[in-house]
Amino acid sequence: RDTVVATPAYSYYDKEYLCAVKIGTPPQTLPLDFDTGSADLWVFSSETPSSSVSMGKAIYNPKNSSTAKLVTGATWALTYGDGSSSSGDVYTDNVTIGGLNVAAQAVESAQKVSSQFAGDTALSGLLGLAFGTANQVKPAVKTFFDNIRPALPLPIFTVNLKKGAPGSYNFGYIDTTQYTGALTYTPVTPRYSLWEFGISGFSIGTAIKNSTVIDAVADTGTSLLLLPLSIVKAYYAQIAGSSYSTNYGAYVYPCNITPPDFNFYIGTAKQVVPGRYMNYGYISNTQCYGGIQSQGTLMFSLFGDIALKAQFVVFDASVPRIGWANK
Ligand SMILES: O[C@H]1CN[C@@H](c2nc(-c3ccc(C(F)(F)F)cc3)no2)C1
Repeated sequence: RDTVVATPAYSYYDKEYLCAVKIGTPPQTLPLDFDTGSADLWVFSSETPSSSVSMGKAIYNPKNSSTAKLVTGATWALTYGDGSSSSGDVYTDNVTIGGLNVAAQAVESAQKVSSQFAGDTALSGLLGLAFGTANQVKPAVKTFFDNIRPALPLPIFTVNLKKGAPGSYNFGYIDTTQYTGALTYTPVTPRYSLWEFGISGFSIGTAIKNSTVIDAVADTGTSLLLLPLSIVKAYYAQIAGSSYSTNYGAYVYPCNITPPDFNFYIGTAKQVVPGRYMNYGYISNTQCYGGIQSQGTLMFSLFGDIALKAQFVVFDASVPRIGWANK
């Protein structure tokens, strides 16, 4: 059982949350973006073109690890929701998160990264926490969670992200001090190897609940809360002066207005995303980028950090199921 601190990067608007991961012998510490929406552990390394490695970025160098072993012939390639991508070869090595150690964890070394990753000066890679069937290594390898799961008291991890402050990922146990009220669980259908669940309805501000089942995915690697366009339009209709900016391809609103809460329902339990969490950054000194945006053509809604930072979430692989609580 263990806990690891999740620190928001680009802290004003919490673009991503990074956790320290120790790789190799002696340990090399890299800040990785834990992503429940993918299933690969990949890192910037000594094999990543130096032109893509921003100054001061921590990288993994297998040559400096006595326990590193090349997985002969294994390769990987990934493309993320925003079109960013990376690819490379694979080592096994010792990986420690908090106090949890996996001896021969597959560590995917980046030989190529797209411009978005090259431009991200904070992260040194990603650690996927989706179901192992989503792993993109050929031949497939196990995720950290799949490797550590048998050693955990419970086959779960919990996510307690915070607005503009460090939160935590806990493995194998539930820290009941991290939430208020009750945890409400709902089944997960890993149709796409993702933490996919149904919400029973939503409401905006103090309005009554709209009972409509929405298919959603809990994705710590997505910064925003992406919803069906009809709901997004209804939401911004409540904010005087908000508009869809064709320039940004996003809904923006006057920064001096606190938007309404967005509430979603797990069964009959009301989960609250406070309006004050909706500011995803200033795009001018008067206009702010909304935390709620359209899911576009995606076949599910994406409950990313804007929603997750308001909640305590249990990712339970035993059923599988997902549990939500306000905090
Ligand atoms: O694919 C889905 C799986 N979860 C979502 C996800 N997206 C990223 C990501 C992180 C950082 C960057 C970059 F550094 F800015 F390039 C890009 C994408 N991480 O998880 C989307």
